[in-house]
Amino acid sequence: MSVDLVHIRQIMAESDCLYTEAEVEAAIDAVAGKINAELAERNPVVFCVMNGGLIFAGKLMTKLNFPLELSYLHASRYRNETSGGELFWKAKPEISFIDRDVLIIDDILDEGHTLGAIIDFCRHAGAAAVHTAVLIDKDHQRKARPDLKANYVGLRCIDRFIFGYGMDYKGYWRNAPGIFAVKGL
Ligand SMILES: O=P(O)(O)OC[C@H]1O[C@H](OP(=O)(O)OP(=O)(O)O)[C@H](O)[C@@H]1O
Ligand code: HPA
Repeated sequence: MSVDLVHIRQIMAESDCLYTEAEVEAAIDAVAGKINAELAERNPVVFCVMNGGLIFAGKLMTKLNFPLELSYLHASRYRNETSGGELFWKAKPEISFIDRDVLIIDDILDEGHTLGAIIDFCRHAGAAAVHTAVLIDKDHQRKARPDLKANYVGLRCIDRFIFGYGMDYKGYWRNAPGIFAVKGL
């Protein structure tokens, strides 16, 4: 599939900034403070959910001041689209976390299918406790499990398709320095 870079640039130019870089950084600081207060003695194994969780996880890591192990997993259901489909595991966790505390780090809790499936997987695979951190939680009534909340939430946003800080629009703009909403979506 060829990518129309003019369109991709236009998406950025016409977007609405929901959170500036400074606001996102402050939110990441606040999440780090809470995790430091609550998980420092838990010897957690931390999993970054690729690809979207990459920037949040990376920014968060150096702010955590206790010993931890870091790994990744890759589950995807949007596949560069703006609405989600079936969850597809591209890489399951390789590091053992049996009887361990697990901390899952992702960019966004949208409908929650992804986080729900990852939590189920970790529990079935023997984690002692599963903690979750998301940079942003989208506010709408379409949550797959309305009772599923992330333990640590940086920001909340309205029901629009957003990008930046790890979140993509058609595979692009994960690098955008802020959180932006696509015009019309
Ligand atoms: O709450 P949900 O509606 O399940 O959506 C959230 C998930 O969607 C995105 O991943 P995506 O499937 O786009 O994969 P990616 O991280 O590789 O972009 C995002 O990174 C979350 O993992
Ligand atoms: O709003 C979104 N933006 C980018 N990726 C996403 N994955 C789920 N929701 C979103």
